[in-house]
This record gives sequence, structure tokens and C-alpha cells, in this order.
Amino acid sequence: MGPTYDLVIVGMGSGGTLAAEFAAGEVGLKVAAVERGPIGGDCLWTGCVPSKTLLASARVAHTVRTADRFGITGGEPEVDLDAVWARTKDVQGQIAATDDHPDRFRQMGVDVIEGTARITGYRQVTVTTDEGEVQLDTRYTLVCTGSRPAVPAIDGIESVDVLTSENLFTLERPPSSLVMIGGGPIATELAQAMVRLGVPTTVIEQAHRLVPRDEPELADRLGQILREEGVDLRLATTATAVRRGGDGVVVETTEGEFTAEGLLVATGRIANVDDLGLDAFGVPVSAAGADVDERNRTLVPNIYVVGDAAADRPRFTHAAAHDAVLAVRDMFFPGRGQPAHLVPWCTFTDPELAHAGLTAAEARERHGERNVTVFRHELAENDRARADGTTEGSIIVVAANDRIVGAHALAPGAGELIHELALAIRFGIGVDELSDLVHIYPTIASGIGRIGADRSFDTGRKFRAVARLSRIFG
Ligand SMILES: Cc1cc2nc3c(=O)[nH]c(=O)nc-3n(C[C@H](O)[C@H](O)[C@H](O)COP(=O)(O)OP(=O)(O)OC[C@H]3O[C@@H](n4cnc5c(N)ncnc54)[C@H](O)[C@@H]3O)c2cc1C
Ligand SMILES: NC(=O)c1ccc[n+]([C@@H]2O[C@H](COP(=O)([O-])OP(=O)(O)OC[C@H]3O[C@@H](n4cnc5c(N)ncnc54)[C@H](O)[C@@H]3O)[C@@H](O)[C@H]2O)c1
Repeated sequence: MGPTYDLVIVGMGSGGTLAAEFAAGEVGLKVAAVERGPIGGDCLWTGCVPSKTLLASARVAHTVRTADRFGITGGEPEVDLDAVWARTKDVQGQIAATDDHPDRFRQMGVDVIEGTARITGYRQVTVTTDEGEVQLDTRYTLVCTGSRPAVPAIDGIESVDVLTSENLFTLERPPSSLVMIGGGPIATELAQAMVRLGVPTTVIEQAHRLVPRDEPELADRLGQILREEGVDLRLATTATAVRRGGDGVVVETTEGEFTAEGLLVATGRIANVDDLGLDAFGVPVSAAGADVDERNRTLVPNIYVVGDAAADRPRFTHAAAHDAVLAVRDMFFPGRGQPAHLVPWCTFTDPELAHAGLTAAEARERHGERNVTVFRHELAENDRARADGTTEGSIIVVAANDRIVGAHALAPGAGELIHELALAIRFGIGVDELSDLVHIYPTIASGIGRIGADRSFDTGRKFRAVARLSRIFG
């Protein structure tokens, strides 16, 4: 007799839920899915959903605060933090009751098992449930166990209550002031949200800019915007010690001391692979995750690892979801489906900062200085941005040998408009061709068309100049 299951999925977050939907709902495989907490994972409970919900409330507060700019009487908004926090829980509840409800997966034919899984054989997963241990025999195992916040070993950190993305959203209300250690996307989004909601916030980042993986010029401008909104941004500053004091927490840094009621740490992640037992079967694991190739295969042919649990993979919901479906395709329809060539991302501040492909510096390093051209559109010259009063930002397009290899936007809705440029990178489109698409006026994205139009005008001019010279000298 063969194994009971075609596929056992460990972890029902961004990767696991999509894999279950595809494997059971679309392909009709016999699937078991093990989850030790509520379905939805980091994205629903501690990540994307609560942070974006918070940012939405913060945007409203900011609009009220700055309404005068639009000829409407505004003023300092009265923010009910309990209600703001309750709203995030409400939105989470709506998703948990619909898209991420266990019964939705059961209706697809998935055996949803509540418990903690371990890999106990090449084709076996053991689950510890409230009722005892259950052994699942399976042809394939897909591990999507996610990651958790890494709390750095700063002197004294164990002596204070540390907030992270895991517990911030479970509070009834946030502290009255915050120091954040780390200036990656988590702290950057939360710092703007907090300050707009009236919670004084200091950000301590050891690098010279926020979101250091993004296009430096745009990251610097975002930092400037956050400063103007009131974030006490301390760049090139490292937290060295933490202690109780001043009715809260004192953070000692290389640039002085900072005090607040609460301390939030967002200094990166640790993959949830340490106690899975993967290493016993020859799969190397570390804090970065389990070793996988570009198709998320481990050294064990029937065990795949995707999402935040995989080492050196982009840590985003969309990346986990794409890789999870690709892994199932690979298991049951080998060779079908493409690994993600390009994973764009966006930091959902206001304005948003979106990223696809190479930064200008990365392009120069890869393609050579003289083969790289950087094109830009300033929102200050964009009619829609003028009308909306959102002229702070730019769209930057990086081309190498006339093909687009990178795109970066600091703009309202940058996370939406970056897709067009990501597609251009994916299919090797040239900057000239951007103007082949008639862009809707007035949109921010029309700036992309303008980059293309200016470029083809430029190319045409150069072409005509060369033709003229060759007529004269040829
Ligand atoms: C504050 C914050 C904001 C974010 N914002 C964004 C955003 O805007 N956009 C974006 O794309 N990404 C965002 N992310 C990142 C995103 O949340 C993660 O990249 C994504 O959720 C990873 O998906 P995953 O499937 O790998 O893991 P998860 O979705 O975390 O799922 C892992 C699941 O596995 C379960 N599990 C773990 N171990 C076991 C075990 N042994 N047995 C059974 N179950 C187990 C866990 O309980 C969990 O449910 C954000 C993250 C944070 C923290
Ligand atoms: N909008 C989004 O897509 C989004 C939003 C939030 C998080 N995420 C995902 O979650 C991941 C984790 O985010 P994150 O912000 O925790 O991590 P991160 O690794 O991206 O950033 C951590 C930052 O902390 C700094 N740091 C580390 N130790 C420090 C110290 N002792 N003192 C001062 N600074 C220190 C680092 O220089 C770094 O910039 C991200 O990489 C991203 O993949 C995505």
C-alpha cells in the first residue's frame, strides 16, 4: 500500500495556504496540512495585514492633520488608539472567517490538522496534537513554516519587555512612545504609522539609511519625509545596551541615549526550521533557513522548503505564495512552471517605495559603468501629483545596454505602478518601448510613458544627427 497522502504541507501561512488551494482544490491531490496556530501565518496575524491596516488609519490621521493644504479646515486629529488597534483585529477577523477559515480548505478536500509537525522520515511527518502523536505517510512534504523576529543580543535586553511584530498587534493599545531598533521595512512602516497616530517614535538604524536594500536616493528621501513628519530618525547609530528607566526603557547607542515607554525590535528574522528535524535527513539548516535551490528543492528529493523558512529567498508573502505553487508543480508535473526571475517589493509608507530588479549601483557592477543609463521622472513635474498635492517622489528606471534592468518608485501607489516596469524587466523591454503604451492621463504612471517618450525622442534626435553627419562626411 502507498502512502496515505500525496502531499503534506507543514505551516498554513502565505505559502502553505496557496499550496493547499492549488494541490487539493485545483489538482485534486490527497493533501494534509498541519498548522500549530491559526491559519494565515505571519502575513495575517503579525505582518502585512495588521501593519497595512494600521497604516490606513495613520493615513487618515495625516489627511486630517494636513487638510488645510486642500482648502479644508483640518487640525490635530483625535486618535482613539484603542479603536485603531481594535480595527486591525477586526480586519484580521474578517479574513480569518473567510479566506483563511479551516473549513474552506476542508471543503477543498484538505485534511487540516491542528498541531506541531516534525519531519521524522524521508516520507513521514509526525504531528503532536492535543490528543497525542499522529504519523502521516506522504509522497512529498512541503515545509512552509515561516520565520520569527530575531532579537539581537544587546546588553540588558532580557531585562526589559521587548515588543516585536509578534506581540505589537496583540496589545489593546500601543505604548505612549516608542524606540525602535532596526530601520528595515518593518520599522520604517511602523514608525510612520506610529508618528502619524500621535505616538512619538525614535528609530535607531545602524546603516546610513532606512530600508538599505532599496535604491539609495529614494530611501534617503523617504527618510527625510519621515523626519519631516516627526520621526526621530537616528541613522548610522547602533544600539549597544538597554535598561529599564524613565518610566519605560532606555536604549544606549553609539550616539547617545533614547528613552520611551516601549521598545520595539525589528532587526531581521530567524527561520522556523530549527526544531523540524530536517537536518537529520541531510538538509542543512541555519538561522537563515533551510538550504534550497532556485526551485526550492532540498537535498532530499521529496522534501521542498519555501517562503521565509528557505535560506536566501526573498521574504515576502507574494514570493512565498509563488514558490509554494511552483514547488507543487515541480513535485507532480516536473519541469512545469517557472522559478520567479524577479520579485518586486514595496514598503507601504506614504509615499510608497517600490523596487524591481537592480539598483543603479548593482546594474553598473553587473553590466559595466558605460553600459548603464539611469532615467527619471520627478513627481514635481507630474500633473496628477500636482493636483493631489503629492509631488514628493520620483520614478527611476535603470537600463543596461538599452534594456530595462531596474525600476524604483517613491510615489503614491508605487506598489501598483511598479508592475508595469517589472514586466518590462522580465521581458527585456527597452526604455523607448515604454511609450508604445498610451498611458492614461492624468496618472502618476503616465510619468513612465514620458520617460519612454523622452528617450525615443532622444534616440530619434541622435539618429537624425548621425544621419546628417553621415550625409556630410559619408
Ligand atoms: C510587520 C510585517 C509586515 C510585513 N509586510 C509585508 C508586506 O506588506 N508584503 C509582503 O509581501 N510581506 C510582508 N511581510 C512578510 C510576510 O509576512 C512573510 O514573508 C510571509 O508571511 C512568509 O510566508 P511563509 O508562508 O513563509 O510563512 P508564514 O506565513 O509565517 O507561515 C508559517 C506558518 O507555519 C506555522 N508553523 C511553523 N512551524 C510549524 C510546525 N512545526 N508545525 C506546524 N505549523 C508550523 C506557523 O504557525 C505559521 O502559521 C511582513 C512581515 C512582517 C513581520
Ligand atoms: N512591505 C513589505 O513587503 C514588508 C514589510 C515588512 C517586512 N517585510 C519583510 O520582513 C523582513 C524583515 O523585516 P525587518 O525590518 O525586521 O528586517 P530587515 O533585515 O529588512 O532590516 C533590519 C534592519 O535592522 C538593522 N539593525 C540590525 N541590528 C541593529 C542594531 N543592533 N542597531 C541598529 N540597527 C540594527 C539592519 O541594519 C537592518 O536595516 C523584511 O526583510 C521583508 O522581507 C516586508
